[in-house]
Amino acid sequence: MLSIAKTNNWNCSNTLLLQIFLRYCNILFLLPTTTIIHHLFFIENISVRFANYFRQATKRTPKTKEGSRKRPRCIETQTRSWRFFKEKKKYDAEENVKIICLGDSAVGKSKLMERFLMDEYRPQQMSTYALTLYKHTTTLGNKKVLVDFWDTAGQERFQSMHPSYYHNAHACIMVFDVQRKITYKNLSNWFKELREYRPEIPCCVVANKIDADLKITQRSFNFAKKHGLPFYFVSAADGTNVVKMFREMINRALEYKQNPSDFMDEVMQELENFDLKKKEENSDEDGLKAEN
Ligand SMILES: Nc1nc2c(ncn2[C@@H]2O[C@H](COP(=O)(O)OP(=O)(O)OP(=O)(O)O)[C@@H](O)[C@H]2O)c(=O)[nH]1
Repeated sequence: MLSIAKTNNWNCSNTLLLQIFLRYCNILFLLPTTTIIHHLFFIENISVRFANYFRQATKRTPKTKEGSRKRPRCIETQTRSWRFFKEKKKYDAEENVKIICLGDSAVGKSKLMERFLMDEYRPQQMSTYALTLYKHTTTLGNKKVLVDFWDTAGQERFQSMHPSYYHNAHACIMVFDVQRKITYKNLSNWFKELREYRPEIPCCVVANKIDADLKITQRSFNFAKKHGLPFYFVSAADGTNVVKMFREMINRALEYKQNPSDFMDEVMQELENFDLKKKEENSDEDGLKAEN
């Protein structure tokens, strides 16, 4: 291995990559299918970055006219963090988090987002048939944060979501309708699926439509207590607790992103910081060149 490294760096990095990949595949055989899909996203993301990293490290740097060595440019692929980086720049944000919403159909997920983002509520509307992604910028402390709110594509009717919905989420809002008992019962299925893909991210339980029956707020719902989750009584119709709940979840999502407790998230965060540093260095250099 060492001799290969001396003679050919590129081959060495390829062999190393292959070894890591094969070890990873060995582990994959022991996991349930749902976790495997999640891991495949991880492999795709991480392999592209490793390849870019090694390519950049081993590439001979061409000389400029002045004779100095030009910094090699990394061949960028449309990975998630690159998109995050571009969006962060576009929205002039320092951080980017993803928050997903779970719950049965018609519990009011879209209406809650509508209320928070536009302070608006239109009672009659078609069910969500396409995936809706809302972009929202906010300031926490003195940091500008870009929040991606993901709303379902009506897929929840099948009592399950596509793995990509959970991918890289930093927090989850689980909603049920206080007028429909079954939506409360189904929370346990949603929670189980969430934990299969995102074992550690912050999550909360939201009891929506309390405007229809205010007495319901005197009842206790044990699901949240049982799993140690924050619980909110809300109403998208009159706005009760909506802003409070969303603000707290954005805070928790950001906290989680900065201090992830899941190993894979830690790696992703490291890689994102690495990408970010590199791009900042590059833009500094470009700035200096332009000044000269
Ligand atoms: N009374 C009352 N009705 C609400 C409230 N929030 C939502 N609704 C009604 O519940 C219905 C479903 O709301 P949506 O926001 O579309 O529910 P959803 O969970 O996004 O449903 P899908 O689009 O199928 O995923 C709509 O007719 C809303 O008007 C609320 O706070 N109070």
